[in-house]
Amino acid sequence: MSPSDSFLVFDGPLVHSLSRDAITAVERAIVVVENGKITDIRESDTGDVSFLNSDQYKLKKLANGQFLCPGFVDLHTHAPQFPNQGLGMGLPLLDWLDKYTFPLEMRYKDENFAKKVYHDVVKSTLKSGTTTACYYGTIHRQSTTHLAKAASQLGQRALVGKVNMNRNSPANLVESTDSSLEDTESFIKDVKAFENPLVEPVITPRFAIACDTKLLRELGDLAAKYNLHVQTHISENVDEIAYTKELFPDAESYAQVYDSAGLLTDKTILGHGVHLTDDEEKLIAKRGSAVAHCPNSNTWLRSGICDVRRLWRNGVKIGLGTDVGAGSVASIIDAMRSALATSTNKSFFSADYQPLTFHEVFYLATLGGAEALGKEEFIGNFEVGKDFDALVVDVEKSQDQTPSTFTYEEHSILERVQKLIFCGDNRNITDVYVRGRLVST
Ligand SMILES: O=c1[nH]c(=O)c2nc[nH]c2[nH]1
Ligand SMILES: [Zn+2]
Repeated sequence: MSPSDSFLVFDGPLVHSLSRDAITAVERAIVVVENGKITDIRESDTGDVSFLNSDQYKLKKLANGQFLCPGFVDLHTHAPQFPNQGLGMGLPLLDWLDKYTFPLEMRYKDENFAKKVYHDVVKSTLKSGTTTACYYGTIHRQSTTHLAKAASQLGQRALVGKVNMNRNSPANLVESTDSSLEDTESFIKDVKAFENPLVEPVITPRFAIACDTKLLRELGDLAAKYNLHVQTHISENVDEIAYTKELFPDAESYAQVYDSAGLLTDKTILGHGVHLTDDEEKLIAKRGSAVAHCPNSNTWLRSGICDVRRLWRNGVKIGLGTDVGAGSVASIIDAMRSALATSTNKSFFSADYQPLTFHEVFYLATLGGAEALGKEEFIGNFEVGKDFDALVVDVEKSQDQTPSTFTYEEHSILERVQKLIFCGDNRNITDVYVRGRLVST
């Protein structure tokens, strides 16, 4: 029998979060992966693998300077908007949607266009180290099924949502309530028919402005019926909040609009949450819902600075989102860096505000994202029994020289992590594994 891809043994340094406050680094570890799952991890000075009762494994010895890192979780991104990356930055949300986003999203009526873009999107997010992605599609059922198919075929762990919009949207991008619901249920069945446990449908009302009360309620029912995750936007921009209040005059708050519809559950991911009140954050925490912090997008659409520490104080689970195309970069490395930059900028204006640390943003990018999705039993760090969703990171000898590879002397593992976060990019990601399968090199 030849060594098998279903039995891998990694020998090298690793980093991961066991808690929010500190990255744990292991100088040299042996990680055993069988059928996609971690079955053993031990520290080792010598790389001795004689404890294995077989020689049918493939040994992956990391090169000098490389380290293993858990795969990144992108809690919020819009696959159809990738062709618009970098466009319209500086416009406020509602103008940006009208001018750039809605016209592009209309094009996804064309399945062939969708197929092409979505294949490239999944390739690109995998190359960026995103092993788990929460994707918004468009209102188009078949095209969004192509997105789920691309993730399934290319091996990404993905939550994929057909977007719902039944009002306050342009003529070519609006559905009737009935067709929105019928298409959503068909989409759920289409994705379930793949029988790929890594790819799930997710209920995706765009935001309260684009969905009326009846649609929101029925979507809440569908989420309950199929036990699905929910994703939507909340309190991103002050004009959006004012308009939402006008549309739902009886609701106590924006969060209450979703809560009354049964859409705030322990499987809900709320994008942004920049301007939430304490009461809303407490309600979100009580329901077990999570916030996707999207700092790049919040800067470029000038939405505001999300106070991550306040969300944590109020007990809300948080992870990171790239939010392409309001976010300009589809990389969670960039999201970590943006989270550090925005919280540092915030600290200039409030003396007692402690900026986030690189340890904390690394947690947000990995274990925090996993916890936000309720998937910490399976992913987020390297523990026996979890799936092997992992990156081989190289800040010493990546093929293209990046700022992070200007290393003319030895650096500790935690210094290498800092190089990755503060000046790295996808050129520093050598290999990407999802459940033990090599999905990008
Ligand atoms: O950043 C955002 N991107 C979007 O596409 C969107 N739709 C509603 N609210 C939104 N915010
Ligand atoms: Zn978004």
